[in-house]
Amino acid sequence: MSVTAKKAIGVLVMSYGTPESLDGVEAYYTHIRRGHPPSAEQLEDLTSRYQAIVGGVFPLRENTNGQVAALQRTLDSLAGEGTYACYQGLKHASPYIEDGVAAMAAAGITEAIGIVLTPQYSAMSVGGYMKRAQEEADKQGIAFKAVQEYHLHPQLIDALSKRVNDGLERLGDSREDSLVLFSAHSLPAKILEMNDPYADQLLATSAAVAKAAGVEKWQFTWQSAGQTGQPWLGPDILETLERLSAEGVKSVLVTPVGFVSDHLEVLYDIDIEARKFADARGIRLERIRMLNDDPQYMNALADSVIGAANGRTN
Ligand SMILES: CC1=C(CCC(=O)O)c2cc3nc(cc4[nH]c(cc5[nH]c(cc1n2)c(C)c5CCC(=O)O)c(CCC(=O)O)c4C)C(CCC(=O)O)=C3C
Ligand SMILES: [Fe+2]
Repeated sequence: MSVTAKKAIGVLVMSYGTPESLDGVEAYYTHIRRGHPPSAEQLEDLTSRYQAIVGGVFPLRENTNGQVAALQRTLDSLAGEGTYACYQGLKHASPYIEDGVAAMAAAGITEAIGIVLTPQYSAMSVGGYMKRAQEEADKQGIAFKAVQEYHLHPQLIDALSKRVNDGLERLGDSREDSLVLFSAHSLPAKILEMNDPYADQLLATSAAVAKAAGVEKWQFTWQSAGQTGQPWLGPDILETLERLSAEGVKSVLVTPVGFVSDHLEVLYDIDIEARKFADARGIRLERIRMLNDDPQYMNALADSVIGAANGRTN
């Protein structure tokens, strides 16, 4: 190794994580529940949802792997090979966030940027990822900076608006008749008391995508709320579809703006559950194609990482 070789800046690419196999669902669910094992009924419910979408591989694992590899290639081409080195860190599965940071330290990395594979900031989502990454970076002596959000990055908005146009074409409606239903993962309603930017950022992404796609009729709804006994943000997508059906709406394009990958919340909660609910009410439901390793999305991530490395915080 040459003493003059430039040290790479580490990029910790963080995502929710998914089980390795159906046998791993219990351990995964227990981790999400902060060490409390789910009841037999809860485990059966989650396992059966995975069974409905998993054909051997868990789609989120494949897609996160693909996104990390594609981001590495994008950073190589924008900044030159060897400038950035991407590592994966998952919230609820191996390799965990701490494993990713430790792997960087083992490779001699002393400076790192963290970015999460979701565009909007919430203290309960991105904030939680970053706290764990920062703590491990402190332990490992790595100088760490976070990309907090990229919910209005022009490349993200453009990529999503192209998918909205695509989806509207599939629906075959006139632009005036189509209703675009933006959606995102609900959170416990207590975030409203914390002045959390999550809901505002989701609405800002939705409005920017609608504008870029020339869509006038759009609404925002929550989806995938948990069953915790506490109130979660609503209305839920099923309640929204019920109301739209009463209003005579015949077709909707569901556009998840807080998710960037095909996974359970998209392939089950929208494609199976919400679609069945819509079908029963005479509403035709389509969904945009998810971003996965879309080149424009990769550019939005790479540009945000390079910006943070150069001192920009979002
Ligand atoms: C904000 C947010 C995002 C988006 C931002 C981000 O991506 O980070 C997200 C994404 C995801 N959530 C996922 C899966 C699950 N989330 C659960 C539970 C929870 N989610 C929460 C929040 C979020 N979740 C919260 C507050 C809970 C309650 C427990 C807790 O306080 O943490 C449960 C438990 C059972 C259930 O409630 O269904 C599961 C199985 C998967 C992976 C799917 C796959 O494997 O394909 C993904 C991408
Ligand atoms: Fe979740």
